[in-house]
Amino acid sequence: MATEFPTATILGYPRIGRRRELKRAVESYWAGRSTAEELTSAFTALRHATFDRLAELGYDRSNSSIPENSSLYDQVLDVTWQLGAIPQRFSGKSELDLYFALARGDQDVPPLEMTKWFDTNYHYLVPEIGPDTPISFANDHLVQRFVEAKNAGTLTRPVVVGPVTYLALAKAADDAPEGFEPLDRIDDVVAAYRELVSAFGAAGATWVQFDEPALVSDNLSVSRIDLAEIAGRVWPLLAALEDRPSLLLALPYGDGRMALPAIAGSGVEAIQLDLVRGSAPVPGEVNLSKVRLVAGLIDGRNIWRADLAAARDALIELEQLGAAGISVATTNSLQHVPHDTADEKWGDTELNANLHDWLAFADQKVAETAVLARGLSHGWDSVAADIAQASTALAARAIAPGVRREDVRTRTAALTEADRTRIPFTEREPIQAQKLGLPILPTTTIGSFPQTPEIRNARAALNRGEIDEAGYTERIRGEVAKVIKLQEDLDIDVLVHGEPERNDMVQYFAEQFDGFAATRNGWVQSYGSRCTRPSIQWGDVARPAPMTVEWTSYAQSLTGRPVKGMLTGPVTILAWSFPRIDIPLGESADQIALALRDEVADLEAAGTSIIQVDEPALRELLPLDADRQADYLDWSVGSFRAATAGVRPDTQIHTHLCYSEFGQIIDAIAGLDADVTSIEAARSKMEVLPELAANGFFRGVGPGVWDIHSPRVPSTAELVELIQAAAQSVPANHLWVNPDCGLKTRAYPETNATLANLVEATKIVRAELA
Ligand SMILES: CN1c2c(nc(N)[nH]c2=O)NC[C@@H]1CNc1ccc(C(=O)N[C@@H](CCC(=O)N[C@@H](CCC(=O)N[C@@H](CCC(=O)O)C(=O)O)C(=O)O)C(=O)O)cc1
Ligand SMILES: N[C@@H](CCS)C(=O)O
Ligand SMILES: [Zn+2]
Repeated sequence: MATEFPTATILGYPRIGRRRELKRAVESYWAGRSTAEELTSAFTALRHATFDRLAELGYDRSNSSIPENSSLYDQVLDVTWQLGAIPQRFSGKSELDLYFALARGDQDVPPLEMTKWFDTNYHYLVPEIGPDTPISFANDHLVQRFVEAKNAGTLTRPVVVGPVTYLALAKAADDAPEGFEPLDRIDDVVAAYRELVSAFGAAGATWVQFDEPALVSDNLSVSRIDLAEIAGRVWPLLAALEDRPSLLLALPYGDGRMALPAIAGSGVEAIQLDLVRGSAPVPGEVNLSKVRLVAGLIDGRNIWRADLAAARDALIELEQLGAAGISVATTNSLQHVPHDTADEKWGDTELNANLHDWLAFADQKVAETAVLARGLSHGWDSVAADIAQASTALAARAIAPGVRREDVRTRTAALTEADRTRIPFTEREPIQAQKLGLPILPTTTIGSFPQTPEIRNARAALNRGEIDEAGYTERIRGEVAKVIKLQEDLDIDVLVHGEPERNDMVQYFAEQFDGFAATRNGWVQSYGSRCTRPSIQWGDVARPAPMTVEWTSYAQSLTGRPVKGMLTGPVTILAWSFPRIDIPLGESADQIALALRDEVADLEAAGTSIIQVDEPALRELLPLDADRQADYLDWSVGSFRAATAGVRPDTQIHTHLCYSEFGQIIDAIAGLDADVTSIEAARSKMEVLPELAANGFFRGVGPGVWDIHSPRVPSTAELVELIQAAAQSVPANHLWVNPDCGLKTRAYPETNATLANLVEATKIVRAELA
C-alpha cells in the first residue's frame, strides 16, 4: 500500500548554497586546497542545511515532502556515473577524479559536452552512448545519500533524471554505427533503473521522484510522440517491481498533457504536471483514478509572487478530474531561482519595499505551496487572508511608478519594419571590406579575457567601499591596456577590450538600465560551480546614459587595429534575467532593443567600426512546444534587428551564439542579418557548418576552434585541421577564426598558449589558400 504523497512539495531546491558554499567547496577541491573527505563533509553539511531550512518552512521530515536533488556538479552526470556509462577515454580514473574528469576534462581527455537543459540557463553534461557503452547499476551514490539523510533524521524523496529523458538527452558516441540512437539502449537503462528503484526500496525510501521533461519537448532529436510511446512501454516495467517505493513521475518545464495518456495507467502512483507552461486535461480526457495529480502551480522559473487566487481556482477545477488525489507543487525544481528575498535589500527606497512585496524566491515559493496545500486540506476560507494579500500586491504592482512608462511604450509602438532593416549584405560587404582591410581568415576572440582574481577583487573592494570609482576605473583601464597589448603581441587582427569591467555580460547592462534591479546574493547555478545573479526586470526598460562607449573608446585609443564594440542582445538579456510576465516577452525585447540601438549609435559615432551584439541565448528561449516557435523566432529576430539595423552600411555587425544545438534556428541566424556570426563549433567538430551551408547561409562565419570550457590547450596541428574542415563548408573570404566563446572562465597560461597556436594555425592555412 502506497504511503500518501504530501499535499505540498517542491520538485527540487537550490543546491549551490545560500552563499555558494558548494562552489567554494568544489573549487577548493579542484585547486588541491582540500581533500575528498573535506569536500564530502562540506557537501553533506549543505544538504542538511537544505533539509533544516525546508523543515523550518513547514515541510515534514518524515513524509517525503523534502526532495533530495543535491549534486556535486550536475544531475545528468550523476546518472552517467551511477550507470557507469563512461566513455572509453576516461578509463583508468575512478571515484571523484572520474566524476570531475567527465565534467571538466584534463590535458589528456576532453570532457563530456555541455549543453542547455531544456529552455533554461542551466547546462548539463551530455551522456555519450554507443552500442557497447557499459550500462549497469554501477554506483549507488544516490542511495547512499538517501541512507545518510535518513539516518540523520530526514526521510527525503530522492530526485533522479528519468530513464527516457536520460537517453533522449544523450548523444550517440563518436564510434557508434550510422543510424544508432542512444534510445536503442533503453532496455539496458531500464534494467539498471529497476535495480536503483529496488535499492531505494530496500533502503527505506517511501517515494522517489523521476523527472521526465523530455516528454514535454519538441526540441529533441526524437519526437515527443515517440518518447511518450517509449515511456508508456518502460514505466510499467519499473512500476511492476515488488517492494518498491512509490513513484512520482514529474513532467516539468512544459506541457505534459500530451504524454499523460501514455503514462497515466503505467502503475506509477503520482504524476506531476507543469500547469504554468502547460495545461490541465479536461474531465474525461484521461483516466486518473489510480494516480495522484501533483499540480505544478507555483512557477519555479520566475521570481514573481504567485497569484494565489488563480492557483486556488485551478485547484478547484482539478478536483473535478477524478484523480486519486491532488497535491500542490512547483512547476519544476527551484534550482533556477535564488534562495530567499530576505537576503536582498534594494536601498531604502520605495522600490525596495515594492520588490519585497512583489517577489518570491525559493523560500517564499515553498511557503506558497504550503498555503495552497492548507487550502486544499482545510478549506479555502482557512487561507483567505494569504490569498487576499497576494492579490493586493499584484494589483499594486500594476500601477506602481516605472512599471509602465509612456515614453518607452510610444517608442516601441512606433517601430517600423524599416527600422529593422539594413541595405542588403551583398551591398554592404564590399564597403566594409574596403574600410577594414582585413586579411583573409581574420582572427578575433569573442570578447571576454580571463576574469582574474585581481579584477574580481577590485570590484569587490569597490562594492565594499574600500576603493572609490576612480581607483576602480584606473585598475580596470590597466587591465584593458594589458589585454590590448597581449592581442597585438599575439598578432590578432580584430581586438576586444576584454570585458574586465563586467561582473556578467547581462547583469552589467541590467544594472545600468531603468526598469531592472540586480541582486546581491541571488546566485543561481549555471553549470558546475559557475553561477549567475539574474537581474529582475520589473518595469519598462530605458537607457539613461551610454553604457560601454568609454571602455571601447579607451581600448581603441591604444591600438591601430579595430576594436569591437561589445553588447549583449535583447533576447539574451531577457533569457538570463527574470523577466516580467505582465507584458509579452516580445514587447520587453523591443524595449531593450531600442535602448541598445542608442548604444550602438553612440559607439558608431565614437568611431567604432565593428560592433558585436551577442545572442547566445537565442536557441535557449526557443519554446519547447513547436506551436509557439514561429512567433518566438519572429519577435526575437526582430528585436535583434531593431537593436542593430540603425548603423551605417560601413559598420560591421557581428553576433555570437553558443551552448546550443543550432539546427532548428538556422533560418533565424540568417534572419539576424549580422555581417559575421561566431558560433560554437569546436566540440561538435564543425558539425554545424555543412548545415549552415546547406541552408544557403552566405554571410561571414567564425566557427569556434577552441572549446573554452576546458583548460586543455589544442595543438597548432589540431587547430589547422579544424580550420581546414571549416574551409570545406564556408568560402575562405567569409571565414573567421576564433574560440568558441569568451575566455572569462579561463586562466592566462592556457589563453596565451592557445591564442598563439590559433594565430599560427591560421597563418598556415592562409599560406595554403594563397
Ligand atoms: C556565457 N554564459 C553566461 C550565461 N549566463 C550569464 N548570465 N552569463 C554568462 O556569461 N549562460 C551561459 C554561459 C555559461 N555560464 C556562465 C555562467 C557564469 C560564469 C561565471 O564565471 N560566473 C562567476 C560569477 C560571475 C560574477 O557575477 N562575478 C562577480 C562577482 C564575483 C564574486 O564572486 N565575488 C566574490 C568576491 C570577490 C572574490 O573573492 O572573487 C563574492 O561576491 O563573494 C564579479 O566579477 O564582480 C562565478 O564565479 O560563478 C561563467 C559562465
Ligand atoms: N562576449 C561574451 C560572450 C559570451 S557568450 C564573452 O566573450 O564572454
Ligand atoms: Zn558564448
